[in-house]
Amino acid sequence: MELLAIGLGVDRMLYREFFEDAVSIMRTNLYPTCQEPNRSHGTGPHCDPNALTILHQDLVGGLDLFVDNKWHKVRPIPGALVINIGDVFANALSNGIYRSCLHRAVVNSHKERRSLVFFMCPRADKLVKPAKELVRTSEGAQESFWISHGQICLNSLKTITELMKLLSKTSPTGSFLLIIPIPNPPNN
Ligand SMILES: O=C(O)CCC(=O)C(=O)O
Ligand SMILES: [Fe+2]
Repeated sequence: MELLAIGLGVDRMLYREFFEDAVSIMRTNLYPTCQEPNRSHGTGPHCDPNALTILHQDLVGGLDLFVDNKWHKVRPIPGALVINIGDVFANALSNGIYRSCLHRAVVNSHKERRSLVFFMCPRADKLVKPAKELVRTSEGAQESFWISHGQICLNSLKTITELMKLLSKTSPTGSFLLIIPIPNPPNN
């Protein structure tokens, strides 16, 4: 957290203190082998909706990042962790200076794969806002917004519910891929 703060030129303790009472989630993912990997998703394309993700993958490989309009493999390196910026950090805390990265996990036909993921999230009632140094006020610049992390989750949930209703009516197969962006900040 201190490195992220240094990179943004804000007080180096800012995020460390902000996340001291974080409510984080640890998840294990198991991707079984699949006879038709090109027609399946392990984890479909998404940006993580939390603040920061720390991911450990085994040596099978399957994590892809979407950069410059192409999917790139994230080659597993023994003992290395993958750190992902999530939407809360990108869109709110860094005021759009950092970007969250579209990624997915693909399956293969010969080896099952495992990953262990730590999702760092602010406490639900915490006000999520950028440091004042990151708020540009000149004309046309991005304005900051204040929103509680709980509200972000509620907004996402409403979006999901609406989308599910819509898609279950329109998808002929009854299956669909869901990509959930964090709502845009209001203008004032
Ligand atoms: O298993 C992976 O490599 C990626 C998992 C992931 O993106 C997630 O759980 O959010
Ligand atoms: Fe993810």
